[in-house]
Amino acid sequence: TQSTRPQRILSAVQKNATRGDPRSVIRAIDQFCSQKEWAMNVGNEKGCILDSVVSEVNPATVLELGTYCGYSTVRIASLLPPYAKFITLEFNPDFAAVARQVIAWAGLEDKVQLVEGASSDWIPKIKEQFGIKTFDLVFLDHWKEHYLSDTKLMEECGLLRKGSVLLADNVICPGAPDYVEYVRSSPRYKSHYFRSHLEYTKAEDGLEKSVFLE
Ligand SMILES: C[C@H](C[C@H]1O[C@@H](n2cnc3c(N)ncnc32)[C@H](O)[C@@H]1O)NC(=O)c1cc(-c2ccc(F)cc2)cc(O)c1O
Ligand SMILES: [Mg+2]
Repeated sequence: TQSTRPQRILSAVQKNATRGDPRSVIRAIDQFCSQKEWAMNVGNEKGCILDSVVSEVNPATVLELGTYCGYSTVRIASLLPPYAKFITLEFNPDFAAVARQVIAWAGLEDKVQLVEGASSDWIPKIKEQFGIKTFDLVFLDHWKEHYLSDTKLMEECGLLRKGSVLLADNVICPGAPDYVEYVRSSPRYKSHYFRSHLEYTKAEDGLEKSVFLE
């Protein structure tokens, strides 16, 4: 049977990356997606911006919405302090299965909790299920139409505290116009746009960093 693109990404990691070396896993995926097949990983250019925000926040608690193959999961987990708690939510079981293996190849399976299911189902349960009070950092990279509703849900569930940082991928392409309008106009957020490019292309895209002020 035909392999899927995530399975081909996993094969490229297992062939070209060194077990236990997160940077080699990132490099293997970026080389595969630049030279062989485009895929919707955050990529290296936006990935470096992600790295700088993670390092600046130095979060004890992180939530990622939309794991896909685990590329950004590996970037984030490789920068976390040892005590950090990191939850990543993935809706698609096939993508989750690949992501688990990519995260394991990087040797980061003990740093990340990959939870299968929809963000809107899981966000209300996180406090009780994982013993997390609030998130220091949230990386939004799932369905772009859910960025805003899930942000409001996180607010309602008390998962954000004064200073929590939201970092959203794909502000331009595919775009999340209602989310961007909200975080830029709301007095409860201080937002900044990091201009970049859509992964592996010359098209414009960027990340929106929003600090919760409430
Ligand atoms: C949405 C995907 C990323 C993943 O998110 C999971 N997901 C979804 N909804 C939920 C949920 N509610 N809860 C948990 N997980 C969830 C899914 O299964 C994917 O694995 N990302 C994108 O579609 C995406 C697309 C593009 C893109 C850009 C230009 C083009 F011409 C074509 C595509 C670029 C990007 O950088 C993306 O990130
Ligand atoms: Mg994305």
